[in-house]
Amino acid sequence: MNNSEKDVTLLLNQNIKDNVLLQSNASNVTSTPKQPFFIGVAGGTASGKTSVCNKINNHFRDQHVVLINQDSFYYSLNDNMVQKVHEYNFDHPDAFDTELMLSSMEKLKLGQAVTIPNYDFNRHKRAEPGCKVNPADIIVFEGILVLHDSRVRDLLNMKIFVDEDSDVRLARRIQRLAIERGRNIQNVLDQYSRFVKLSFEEFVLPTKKYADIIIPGGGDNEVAIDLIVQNIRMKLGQHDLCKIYPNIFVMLATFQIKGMHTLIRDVRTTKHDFVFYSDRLIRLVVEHGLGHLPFTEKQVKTPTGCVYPGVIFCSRLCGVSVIRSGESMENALRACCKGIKIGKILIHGQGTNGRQLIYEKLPKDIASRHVLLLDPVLATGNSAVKAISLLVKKGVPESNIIFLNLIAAPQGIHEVCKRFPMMKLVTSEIDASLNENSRVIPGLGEFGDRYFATDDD
Ligand SMILES: O=P(O)(O)OC[C@H]1O[C@H](OP(=O)(O)OP(=O)(O)O)[C@H](O)[C@@H]1O
Ligand SMILES: O=c1cc[nH]c(=O)[nH]1
Repeated sequence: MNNSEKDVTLLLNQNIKDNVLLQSNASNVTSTPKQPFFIGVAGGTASGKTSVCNKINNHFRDQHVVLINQDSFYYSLNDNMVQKVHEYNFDHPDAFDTELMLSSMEKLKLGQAVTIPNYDFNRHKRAEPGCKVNPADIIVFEGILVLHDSRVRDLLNMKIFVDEDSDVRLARRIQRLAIERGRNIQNVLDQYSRFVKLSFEEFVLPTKKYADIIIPGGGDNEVAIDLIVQNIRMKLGQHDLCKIYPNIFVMLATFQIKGMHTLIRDVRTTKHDFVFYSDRLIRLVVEHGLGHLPFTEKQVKTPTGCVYPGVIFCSRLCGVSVIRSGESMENALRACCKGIKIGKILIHGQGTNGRQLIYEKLPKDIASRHVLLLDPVLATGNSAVKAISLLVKKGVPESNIIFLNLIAAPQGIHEVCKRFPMMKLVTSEIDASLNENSRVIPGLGEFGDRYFATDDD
């Protein structure tokens, strides 16, 4: 195959360039990187693989997506081979440096950046420099033989085979190469019958059986694309702890949310900005948490005389803030729930076992209300356990408690979610761990001191 017909499709998503730059500037990142979701998209020549990848990419504008084309891993041809390029089978598995692709995938899985070859389709050789790729939320590997090697398959979270009638594929190939790119039509047909068709039957088609999803009709199959996108969204939203505890709800990490986290976690952020961006994030957490309240159906008549089939949420609510940091969440709750009663709990003490309940002021009828417990940081879980235990002691059914929180450490999640499996924990991010002083890492420091400007600086 004359490779000049192919586009270099590595890194189609503009977002990734930013990702590369941002991450290469970051140092001393202590959190365990989240594993990227790997998708393999295989199928014969001109089957519609690229349009499937682009459609998936378009649905995830709010996530880091990288598209990597298997063609980037073509071996360079030596000068002798270049002379006889028409004799070369670019559709054979041996044409690809699968070992390099595999090691790149393994590094990306471990959260490491890699350099992908920059294959020059005119010279049939790798060009320098290569292309740096950082781990992303979703990495799509596209290529005719992406499902061929079992080791590559084992690394893929989702395997897709794009299926298209062979006459349609040949017609598209002629259109693409001979009509659009001016190649000699006889050469296109010779190459097709000599290499492309045979390799498809011998190597590409047999990989269809490994696919989780077979898409007939390629990128035009909107139903299939929608189902794939829904499945990926569900998987992406799931931290490993969510698989253990069904009572954790982590907000989907859109760029907006990541941007707010970036600001409030940055040690250089001013007090004013810390409050501004914490407030924005808190408002989102509160809105998200309210979505977990029970509702009943309600039909209303609109000014056009039509009936709107809607819902109304349970109105017997109250908030309970854990003094002091939890008080930062009260305004957002008041803004969302007009006239809501808010109780307070003060828990004091340091470390793992010194937390004591000092003060409480709760609505008298709290036992008959749904309670939104407010505390932006869940670290060891000692404060939360004290607060939830008090609510339960006051007669609040555990299932009526929704704990709203900005960042949660795994240690606190285990402590709270194991002990109170019916309570719901809504958080915007799960952090990596705790340090020796029981501070969340990477964390955001002392939330209360930064929010209420009581730190030393
Ligand atoms: O999970 P834990 O290990 O119990 O830690 C979490 C607690 O720490 C923070 O409060 P802090 O004690 O810093 O007090 P403050 O809100 O008055 O600043 C936070 O608001 C929680 O209440
Ligand atoms: O890291 C932590 C832990 C507890 N409370 C905070 O405000 N930050």
